[in-house]
Amino acid sequence: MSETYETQSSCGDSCSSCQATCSSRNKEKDDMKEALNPYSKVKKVIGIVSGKGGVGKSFVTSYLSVLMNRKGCHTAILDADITGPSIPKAFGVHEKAKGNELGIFPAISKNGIKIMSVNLLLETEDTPVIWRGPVIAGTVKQFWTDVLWDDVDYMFVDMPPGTGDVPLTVFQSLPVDGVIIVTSPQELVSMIVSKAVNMAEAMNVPILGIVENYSYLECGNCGEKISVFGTSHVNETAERFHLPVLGRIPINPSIAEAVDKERIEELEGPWLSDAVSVLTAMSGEKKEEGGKEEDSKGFLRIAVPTDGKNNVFGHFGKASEFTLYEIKDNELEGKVILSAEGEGHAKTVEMMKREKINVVICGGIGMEAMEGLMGGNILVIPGATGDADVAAAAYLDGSLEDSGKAVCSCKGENHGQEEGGCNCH
Ligand SMILES: Nc1ncnc2c1ncn2[C@@H]1O[C@H](COP(=O)(O)OP(=O)(O)OP(=O)(O)O)[C@@H](O)[C@H]1O
Repeated sequence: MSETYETQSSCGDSCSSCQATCSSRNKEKDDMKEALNPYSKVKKVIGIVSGKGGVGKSFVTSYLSVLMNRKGCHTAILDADITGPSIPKAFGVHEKAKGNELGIFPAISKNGIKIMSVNLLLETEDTPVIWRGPVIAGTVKQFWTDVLWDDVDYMFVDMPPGTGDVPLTVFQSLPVDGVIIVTSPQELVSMIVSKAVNMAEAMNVPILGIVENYSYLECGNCGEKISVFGTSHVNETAERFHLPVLGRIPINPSIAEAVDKERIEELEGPWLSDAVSVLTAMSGEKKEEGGKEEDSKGFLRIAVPTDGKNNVFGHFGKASEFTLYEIKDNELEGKVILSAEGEGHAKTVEMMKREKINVVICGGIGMEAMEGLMGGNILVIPGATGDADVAAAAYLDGSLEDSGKAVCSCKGENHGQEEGGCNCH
């Protein structure tokens, strides 16, 4: 049985807004899961997968951990790519892992990212790993069960490429909360991405989205984007599988240089900001600062966009009214209707801040609105449907769940066209 711990940290509380299919809520499917080391706490496990090797999966794993670390989250990397471990070098980590009777200590990067990789256990870094599949799979399990990870908000797992025995074991043994599929333009025209998608679906693991690496090359002189591998098919592929595109990374010498010079923590690039937003939203960041924290008069203020008939309205940014619930000591003290102050999410976000709202319960919501609300310390629980009173009561008794499909990254106007979510998925 898996152990997914809930702890308070600067990065956020994880369960109020996570997906209904999250591993910690799927106990019955967790029979084959390994127990986490009892001295460790891991809130979210994110698998970075690819259909085949060499597409930049390790780079995406490392860089996402760097970006989430910059946001103040405790991040870790479990390098499950046992036969091709490349994570420690990107961070300039070379010392051997040490341990005591309680477990193995992970290496810690300059900025505090915890790393466990087979390279930290081998006699020399160039010792080849010539092990049979079950030994490799056993090593990955031990990275989960025996490593003293301490307190981790996001653990990124660099999965072995492909859909073979080892990735299968990883999916079965670790409580993976979501996967990000890394592809190259060439892969997108083949069956390789479908295989990765089908595997995640077969393992009942939510797919957070697709990252296309080596998307294009930017001319250093004129800025022209050259499609080295032909026209990108990432949008069509994402549409086909109803997944968001979480980033398109160009071929960029600064990436190769940062990795080669072991300075990935110094790399600056905007390529994965949508992935960061999705990860942040997934954990309900800043819940303990916003969320159930009451105002100075002891009131908790919950706003729900409604449709004039007390039902949750599907599109946060287009709602013309909000039902405001004032709660004290978990009891309803007042309920009023607020008229929205014009169209568009920016005005609505400002209104929520001004009204000192602690919690927004809504149907569909765009990524920018979500970020705006979170930036104002407002907890957002998207994916709600039906009667607004019932949704607010469910939030108070802890039974309100995020559908996991309602945060829209399409930046278009479509979110909320379908009940409880966005038709861009
Ligand atoms: N967008 C990019 N631009 C330039 N170099 C890149 C880019 N992405 C990755 N690289 C470099 O390409 C090499 C391979 O990347 P990486 O190790 O991340 O691939 P991988 O998919 O994890 O490979 P494997 O499956 O073999 O482990 C690395 O040296 C990395 O620094």
